[in-house]
Amino acid sequence: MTTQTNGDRLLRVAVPNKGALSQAASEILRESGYRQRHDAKELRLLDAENGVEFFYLRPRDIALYVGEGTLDVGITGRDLLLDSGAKAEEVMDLGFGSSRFRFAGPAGRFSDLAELAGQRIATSYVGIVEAFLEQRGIDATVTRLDGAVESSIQLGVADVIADVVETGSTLRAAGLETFGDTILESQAVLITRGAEVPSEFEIFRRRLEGVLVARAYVMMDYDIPAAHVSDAVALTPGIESPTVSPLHREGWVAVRAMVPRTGAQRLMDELWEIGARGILLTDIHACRL
Ligand SMILES: Nc1ncnc2c1ncn2[C@@H]1O[C@H](COP(=O)(O)OP(=O)(O)OP(=O)(O)O)[C@@H](O)[C@H]1O
Ligand SMILES: O=P(O)(O)OC[C@H]1O[C@H](OP(=O)(O)OP(=O)(O)O)[C@H](O)[C@@H]1O
Ligand SMILES: [Mg+2]
Repeated sequence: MTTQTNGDRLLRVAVPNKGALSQAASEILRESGYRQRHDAKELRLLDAENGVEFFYLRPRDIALYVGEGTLDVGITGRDLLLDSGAKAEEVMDLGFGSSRFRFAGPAGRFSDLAELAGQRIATSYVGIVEAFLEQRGIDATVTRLDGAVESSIQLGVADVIADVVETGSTLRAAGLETFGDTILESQAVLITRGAEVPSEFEIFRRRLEGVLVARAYVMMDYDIPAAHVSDAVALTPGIESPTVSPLHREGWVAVRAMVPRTGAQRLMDELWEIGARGILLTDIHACRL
């Protein structure tokens, strides 16, 4: 990735205006210190203080704007990016909007993807499905639908669907079940055009990364007899290295380290077992590593 300096130009960022990714996208931007719209009808918002202009667009269109170079950065789904065929590149996973892209049919009817041959497949993701069929050398008819794809089988326009599955409840309610391997694991991603990324992007990227790390880690503080500090530090190695400070109480030290949020309670139990006391967990709101 090369960077380009354009003086003090605004970074132009595309954000989903509605749908499954919209709220979480605005949330991560707000946590990163950017202004976000208060009215869902606003399609554009200038955050002059931070040098960013936000454009609220349909998630499906975002890769196209970024790929064309009209906008510098976008938040969209990996599945939508691949489906679009746009010349945009993933820069970072954003940790929300997770889904799987699966084929599904009437419960018990299909078991293998080879059975797709000759079937009528309905989907909103024609790009992904056609690429998949071509790669496997399967000949089938693909029909594009805008949404509520699950109804297409019962309504007689398709034999199989290919769609986003999150909890699976929409499929179950329609009497359908997935078959074959998962075609794609998707989540919200940050995208750019790859080449010619403006230099202003680096600060934007670092801010979002700081929020993701702050969400995934907590700060752990504890006191421990100096004799056990190496065992304790092996349990809480931190990201760079833990801070070990002397305590007024002789023979004891204080340790401070970032630890993954998941498993932090178990870690507290283990530290207690080896003699740590005064073990505290605190949230991190933002960071730069
Ligand atoms: N439960 C979910 N339903 C739909 N999309 C989801 C879900 N969970 C995550 N996603 C992701 O959200 C993106 C699709 O967004 P969205 O649902 O807004 O698009 P759409 O279905 O084309 O629009 P809309 O439903 O508003 O007509 C995809 O990247 C998809 O993987
Ligand atoms: O596995 P689940 O948790 O049930 O979620 C997946 C469903 O949600 C989405 O539909 P959406 O609500 O976006 O409606 P749409 O089909 O009209 O886009 C997607 O297209 C599936 O239908
Ligand atoms: Mg949808």
